[in-house]
Amino acid sequence: MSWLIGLTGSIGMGKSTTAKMFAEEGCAVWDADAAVHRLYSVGGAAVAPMQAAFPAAIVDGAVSRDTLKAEIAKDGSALRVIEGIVHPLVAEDRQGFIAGTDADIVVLDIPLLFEGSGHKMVDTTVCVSVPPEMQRERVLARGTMTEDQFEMIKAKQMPDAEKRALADHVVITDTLDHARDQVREIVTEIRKKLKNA
Ligand SMILES: CC(C)(COP(=O)(O)OP(=O)(O)OC[C@H]1O[C@@H](n2cnc3c(N)ncnc32)[C@H](O)[C@@H]1O)[C@@H](O)C(=O)NCCC(=O)NCCS
Ligand SMILES: Nc1ncnc2c1ncn2[C@@H]1O[C@H](COP(=O)(O)OP(=O)(O)OP(=O)(O)O)[C@@H](O)[C@H]1O
Repeated sequence: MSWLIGLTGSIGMGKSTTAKMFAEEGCAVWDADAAVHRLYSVGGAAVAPMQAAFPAAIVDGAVSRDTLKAEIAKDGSALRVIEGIVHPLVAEDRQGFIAGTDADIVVLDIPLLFEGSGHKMVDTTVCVSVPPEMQRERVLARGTMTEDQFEMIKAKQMPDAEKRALADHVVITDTLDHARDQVREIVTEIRKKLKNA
């Protein structure tokens, strides 16, 4: 059995970048957003149920994220319908990953760790964080979301301060070197525990 870390943080706070750092330390990493990408792609398990709920969202055999965003913009409750389809499939993908790895530490990158029940299934929770102005700058610099879309997603997520209060560790992602140091400390602490267990 691997030691499970749940890695979370609000939109654009640096989850993916920090997850890569855990991978560099030898942890196996599973990424919930990447699982959603697989589920939405041609042949993915979300395509058929999404077609039933939002026929216009299937383009060339895959789920179109732009169409989903337009559906959500039209009717906010669409996101709940999408989540109802996607979340059980994501959970299945995650269980398969955990069962198939023999890494000593598995990092589960889960944006909605504390909003859902994900935190109950992990041994350690880690939240990535930077001040809100830096978060906004980073998200808008990607150019994939309008300011309104960013605010809408942020409003659906638990506020950063609450996540930080719930997490066992907070990783400040202001610079790459600072974040890497904090990741190494967490990994060292867990490996020490595993050695003494
Ligand atoms: C809304 C969608 C179409 C936007 O797609 P897009 O490619 O523009 O953005 P991306 O997927 O990269 O998400 C951007 C940020 O929003 C967060 N986010 C995505 N869905 C949600 C949600 N349901 N609630 C809160 N935050 C969310 C992501 O974790 C990420 O931090 C897409 O995120 C989606 O289909 N979401 C539903 C599935 C879901 O709940 N995923 C969350 C992880 S399981
Ligand atoms: N430690 C860091 N130092 C400097 N820049 C960083 C750091 N971590 C992340 N960033 C930058 O912040 C932006 C967002 O990072 P990343 O994509 O890792 O966030 P995320 O939380 O996975 O995003 P999302 O929730 O939207 O999927 C990127 O431009 C990334 O390069």
